[in-house]
Amino acid sequence: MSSAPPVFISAADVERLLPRASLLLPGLEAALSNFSAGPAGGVEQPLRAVLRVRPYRGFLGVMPAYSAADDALSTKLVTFYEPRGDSAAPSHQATVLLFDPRCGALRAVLDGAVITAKRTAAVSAIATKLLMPRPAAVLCILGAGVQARSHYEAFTELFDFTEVRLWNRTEQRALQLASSVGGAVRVCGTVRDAVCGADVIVTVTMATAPILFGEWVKPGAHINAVGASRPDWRELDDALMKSSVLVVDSREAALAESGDVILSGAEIFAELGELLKGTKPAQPEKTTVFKSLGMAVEDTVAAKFVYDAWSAGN
Ligand SMILES: NC(=O)C1=CN([C@@H]2O[C@H](COP(=O)(O)OP(=O)(O)OC[C@H]3O[C@@H](n4cnc5c(N)ncnc54)[C@H](O)[C@@H]3O)[C@@H](O)[C@H]2O)C=CC1
Ligand SMILES: O=C(O)C1=NCCCC1
Repeated sequence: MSSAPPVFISAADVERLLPRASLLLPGLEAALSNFSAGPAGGVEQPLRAVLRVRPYRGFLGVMPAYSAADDALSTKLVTFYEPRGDSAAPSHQATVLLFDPRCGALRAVLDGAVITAKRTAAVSAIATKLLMPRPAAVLCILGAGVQARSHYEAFTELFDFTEVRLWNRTEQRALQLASSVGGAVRVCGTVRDAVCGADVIVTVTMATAPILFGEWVKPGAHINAVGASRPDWRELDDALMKSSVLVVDSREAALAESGDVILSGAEIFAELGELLKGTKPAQPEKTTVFKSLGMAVEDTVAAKFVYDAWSAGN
C-alpha cells in the first residue's frame, strides 16, 4: 500500500470533473437500491450524527458510509446554519474525506459543496423519473439558493418541461437566479401562484414552518421535499403529507430527522430504493412526495466518481 499523502480536490476541480449531476445517476440508483436491500446490499451507513452549535443557530453533521459494490469508504462533514442577515458565508459548507477501504488510509479530501448540490439534485431526479405524472409540463422550484440552481440544471437537462416557475421568500434572489440560468424561468410572487397546476414541485428552502399547502397542489403532482432536515422544521403542511404517497430516502432518517414526517404523522409508503428494486410500486398517477434528507452513501458514490476521474488524469 502506498503511503502517499491525500490529494485535495477543490470545488473548481470537482465542478470540472463532475460537470453534470446526471453523470451520477447509474451509481446513485445502484446505491439507493443496495441501501434498501439491507445487509445483503453491502451499504453500511449509520444515522448521521448532528451536533448543534447553539449560540449561532448552526449544525455540524457527520456522515460516514461504506459501499461494498463501489468498494468505497467516505465521510462527509457538513455544517448548515440558519439564515443570518449578517453572514456572507454559504448556509451549507461541506468536506468529503475519501479513504482506501482496504487499509483505512486517507486518499482524498474533496470540497463537498458541489458534491452535495449535484448528488441531491440527481437523487431528486431519480425520484421524479419514477413518480411524476405523465405528461409533466410544469416544473416549480420553491427556493433560490444552491440547491435550487442544481435542481434547475439537472431537471432541465433530464426532463422536457415546457414551463419552469420559481418562487423565493425574497423575490430579488429569485430574479437573480432566473436571469443567470440561461433558460426561460417565470418568477412568481406567491407560492400559491407558483405551484398552481404544476406537475413537479421542488422545495429547496431553509423554511422551518410549512410554505407549501396541500390545497394548492394539483392532484397527481410529484413533490421533491428537500429542505426541512430537522425534526422540528417543516416545508409541507399536514394535509399534503397525509394525502400523498410518501417515499423517503431512508426510513430510519425520516423518522428521526424529518419534521414533515414526524410532526404530520404521515405513513411512509416506501424507500426510493424499494421503488428502484421493484419491491414496491411507484404509483405515478397519485400525488407523491419524495422526502429527501440526504444520505452519506450518495456522497460516497459522488466522491469516488470524482476521485476516479482525477486519478485517470482528467
Ligand atoms: N436532502 C438533502 O440531501 C439536502 C438538503 N438540503 C436542504 O435544502 C435546502 C436548501 O439548501 P441550499 O440551497 O443549500 O440553501 P441556500 O441557503 O443556498 O438556499 C436557501 C433558500 O431558502 C430561502 N429561505 C431561507 N429561509 C427561508 C424561510 N424561512 N422560508 C422560505 N424560504 C427561506 C433562501 O432565500 C434561499 O433561497 C436546505 O433546507 C438544506 O438543508 C441541503 C443539502 C442536501
Ligand atoms: O445530506 C446532506 O448533505 C444534508 N442534508 C440535510 C441538511 C444538511 C446537508
